[in-house]
Formats: sequence, structure tokens, C-alpha cells
Amino acid sequence: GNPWGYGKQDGPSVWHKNYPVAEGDRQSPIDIDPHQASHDPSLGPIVLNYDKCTSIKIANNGHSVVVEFEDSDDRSVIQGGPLGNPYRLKQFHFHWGGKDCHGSEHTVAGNSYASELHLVHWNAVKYKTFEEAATAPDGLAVLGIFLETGDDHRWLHTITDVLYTVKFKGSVTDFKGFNPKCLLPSSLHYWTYLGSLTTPPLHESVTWIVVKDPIIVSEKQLSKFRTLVFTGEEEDQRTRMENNFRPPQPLKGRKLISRRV
Ligand SMILES: CCN[C@H]1CN(CCOCC)S(=O)(=O)c2sc(S(N)(=O)=O)cc21
Ligand SMILES: [Zn+2]
Repeated sequence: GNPWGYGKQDGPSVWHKNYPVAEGDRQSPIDIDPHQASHDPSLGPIVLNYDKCTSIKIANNGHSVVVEFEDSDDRSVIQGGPLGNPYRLKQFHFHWGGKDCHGSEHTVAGNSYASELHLVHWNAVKYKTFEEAATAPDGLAVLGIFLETGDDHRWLHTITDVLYTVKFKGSVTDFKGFNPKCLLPSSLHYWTYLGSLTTPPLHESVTWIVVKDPIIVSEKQLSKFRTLVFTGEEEDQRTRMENNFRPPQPLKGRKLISRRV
């Protein structure tokens, strides 16, 4: 069966049983209180070099829908901001709700968004493999983008139109030529703090960079994410993939830093 999930029996409230770091000092997500954030004028802008990025495939991993990238060289990296060196783009995925009123992982002054996009990058300067970076305190950098419902998103349909091909856990489809830069809001004002993966194994290896402005997607586009299922095609159970988000975790004295571009 599943080692963990988002249900009553296997969800975030019991993850600590198999992953004790769930109760650690730098867990994610968090509630972002904009008034608590300190401004650090020395913090520069985030720089994304995605022009040479190479998307490979889109997959349903039983927890989310993931787009994987070629990460054997520095063709697509994030740098600047709080990052000491460039981090390589590895994959991006989403978290969403069963209804628009919730679905994001980070919240802002207690408010949830309908969904959250995570672009996962790893520190290939210091670590030889992604796996090694995923367990190191400065190993990963995840760029978080909020999704809010409104008008159709011009480019998101490139993803939502192929979701039916990855309905079941374990399904994979070729997905080439997609540049996630088209999913970013115009301004990259951000908050940053030291945290963790928001799913097991919950490694405390993530420098979080959460962008303040949401992108706008339509309810119709968002509803297509809910046609995915957590379960495999061979299983008789069809459990709709939704509410695959972890609630905010205690800040435990961490500093939240804000950068206005
Ligand atoms: C379902 C498992 N999700 C994991 C899988 N990876 C970590 C484990 O890998 C070790 C080889 S990951 O680094 O790709 C990653 S990033 C995020 S999040 N939501 O915090 O952006 C979760 C996960
Ligand atoms: Zn995520």
C-alpha cells in the first residue's frame, strides 16, 4: 500500500509516526505574516535562466502531477536572492484543493490560495547527485507560486490539456518543450525562509522562495487537476486527487525575509 498520503489514516497528522522530522525545527509549509517579515536590502532579486530548459515527461506519482527536466548540466538554473550559487531545475508539481477556497500549502496572513506550484531545484555545485542534495541543509531551493481562480491562464492549458493522459498513479507521458517561465507572475517580489520538503521524507533541506503575486487560472483549468486519481489503474478504488497539501507548520523562531524587487 501507500507509505503515506493525504487521507484520514495516512495524512499529515500521522506522518510523524514514520517521519519523526515532521516535528522538527524547520518544517514547511508555514503561514506567511507579511508584517512579521524583515526587509533585507542586501537580498538581491531572483534570477531564472530557463531559456535552455529541457522538459522530458509529465507523470502522476500518486501524490501530485510532476513535470521532470533534464538536469545533467546547468542549462536551467535559479540563482540570486538568498542563494549562494545556482541551483538546477529538476521538476515542478502542484498542490490543490477540492474547492477553490483552499489548496495551497503556504498561507498568507492565514489565507489559502486555490493551488500552489513548486519549482524544485538542487545545488549541483556542492552535491554530486540530487538525492544527496535532497538531504543537505542547503541542498534544495523551491520556488513557490500561488494560483488564484479568475480568467483562463494563457499557457496553463498546455499542462491541463494533457492531464487525462496521466490520470492514474504511475502513468507517464512525454512532455517536451515546455518552459515554466510562462507560469510566473510579472513581478517576483518574494519571501524567503529555511524549511523542508512538504511531503515525506520531509527533509529539512529547502531554501523556500515564495513569490508574493499569484498567477490567475480559471476554475475550468483547475478542475482538470481534480480529474487525476491517487490510485493506480489496476486498483479497484478510484480516489480523486485533491487536497494534496500539508497545512502550515510552526515557525519555531525562524526569520522570514522579504524582498521587494
Ligand atoms: C511525492 C514526493 N515529493 C518529494 C520528492 N522529492 C524529495 C525526495 O527525493 C529524494 C530522492 S522532491 O525533492 O522532488 C520533492 S520537493 C517537494 S515540495 N512539495 O516540498 O516542493 C516534495 C518532494
Ligand atoms: Zn510541493
